[in-house]
Amino acid sequence: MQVKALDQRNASEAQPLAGLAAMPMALALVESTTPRELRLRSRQLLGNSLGLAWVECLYLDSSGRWVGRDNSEARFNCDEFSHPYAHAIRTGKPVTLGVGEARTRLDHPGFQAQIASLSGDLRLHVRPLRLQDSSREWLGVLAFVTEAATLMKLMECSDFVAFEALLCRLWSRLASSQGERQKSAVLRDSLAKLNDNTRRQGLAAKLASDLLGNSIAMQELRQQVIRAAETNLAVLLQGETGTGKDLVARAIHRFSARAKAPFMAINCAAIPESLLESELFGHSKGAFSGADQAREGLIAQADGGTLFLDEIGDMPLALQAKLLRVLESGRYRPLGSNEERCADLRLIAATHQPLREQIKQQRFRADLYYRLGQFPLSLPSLSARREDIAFLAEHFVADFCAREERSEMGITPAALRQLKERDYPGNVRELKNLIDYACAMTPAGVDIEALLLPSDTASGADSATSEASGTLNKINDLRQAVRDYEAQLISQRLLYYGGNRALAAESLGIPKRTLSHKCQLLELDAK
Ligand SMILES: Nc1ncnc2c1ncn2[C@@H]1O[C@H](COP(=O)(O)OP(=O)(O)OP(=O)(O)O)[C@@H](O)[C@H]1O
Repeated sequence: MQVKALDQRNASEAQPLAGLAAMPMALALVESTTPRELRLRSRQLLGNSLGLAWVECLYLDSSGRWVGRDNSEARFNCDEFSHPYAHAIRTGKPVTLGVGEARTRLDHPGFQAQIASLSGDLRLHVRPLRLQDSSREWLGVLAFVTEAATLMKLMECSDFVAFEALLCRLWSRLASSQGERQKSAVLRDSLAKLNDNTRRQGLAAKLASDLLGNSIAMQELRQQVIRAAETNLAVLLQGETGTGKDLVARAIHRFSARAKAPFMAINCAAIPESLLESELFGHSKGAFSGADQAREGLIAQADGGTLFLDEIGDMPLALQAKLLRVLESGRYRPLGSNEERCADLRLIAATHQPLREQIKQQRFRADLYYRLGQFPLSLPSLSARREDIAFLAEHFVADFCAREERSEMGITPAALRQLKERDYPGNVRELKNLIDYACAMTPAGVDIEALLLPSDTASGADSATSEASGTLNKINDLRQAVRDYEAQLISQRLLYYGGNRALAAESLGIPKRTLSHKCQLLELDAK
């Protein structure tokens, strides 16, 4: 479809096979895989074969408010009639005018820049390109500049009409399949996200039977555990004693891809410094006196699985450097060995100490701290989630009964109130021990009484003093206050002596008979 070919139109009608010259162009268009590629090819084909002075194929954006150029930021607002594209799109008809006229009549700076270098004698022709099967929906515009004679011939050329029809048809199809593809990609994406979220929620629900608590803090912690389990990152667990760091470490392993491989744990504070290195790295035969056998360390034993280093803050500095090397290079050397070994493990470390403080005091390596904390997890103290106390207490009571094969027992409202109000420096561990003790002290078939719960002794002298002075300020009935104090003291002493009244009485310096009498008066032995 060259200009020359247009001149030879009549001749080609006499030779029908000459029309086949348009076939390579059609083929080139058909091979486009995106609307953008199709536009670029159309421009190139038209420009080359017709020798046009300038040609553009612009697209109408999905809002229908502007037309844009590929490979350019330029946008032409269709509500401004300062360029010919708006005229073509808004009227749905081709626009033809001289380049010189366009220079004076249309003042859109972007459009003026497009035609700036063209001769004023040439003709500008802009055609709206219609979406297939639609009367008033537009894909964009085809615009070109050529001589008036060429333009006239082109308008009468059936190959050009066929070219435009093919361009519109292919563009419509590609746009709709691209839209479909985009839609299905978005759908696939959101389905995957939905599946992921559902799967994670399912796992978090499973975890809730081990890592108990319905508070927001615990729900968030369970979500984070599942997220951590999905990765291979080193995890640093920070939390007060008894908050469940060990439980969390095991859960991360159990829910991870390494679940079938070993979970090895060591408490760095519980092993003498001299032994810790060989425990971790292993040793060869004769590595030190007494090493009559080569021994695998925990790093080797945890191969493919997880190594849990509890109380990492107590690890000696020299060993910290060696551990860092394992983490950075995946290699280590057992004590007394010349051979390096490969380590394939996920490391989980835990501490109740503020490691940043330790770093300041140069007792912990900053580089190791950052390497360990690829996935930091903070465990909430029990006092930060008091709403979980009743649920935990009831769970531990049921647990005790099942373990000890005792009939079911409950907790009286007064005891529950006491449990909710007291302090737990030992966190969940303290609550669990407290419940175990109270269960053991409560006769079968009876609910746990408030006075059977040991009082809040571990909260420290300072808080005890301030609490005591707070309580003293509230006293407005001396007799009742003395009665309460006496009842508390006796029940505590009874608890201490496992319910043995003789020992409790002796420790308080009163006869056993007097104690029994007081118990009756104070209703301590009602059950
Ligand atoms: N969220 C929880 N749900 C159920 N039990 C818990 C929870 N948190 C802690 N526990 C229980 O409390 C006790 C202490 O937990 P764990 O040993 O995991 O705490 P820790 O933070 O590792 O303590 P430490 O720092 O003293 O080693 C365990 O019996 C554990 O089962």
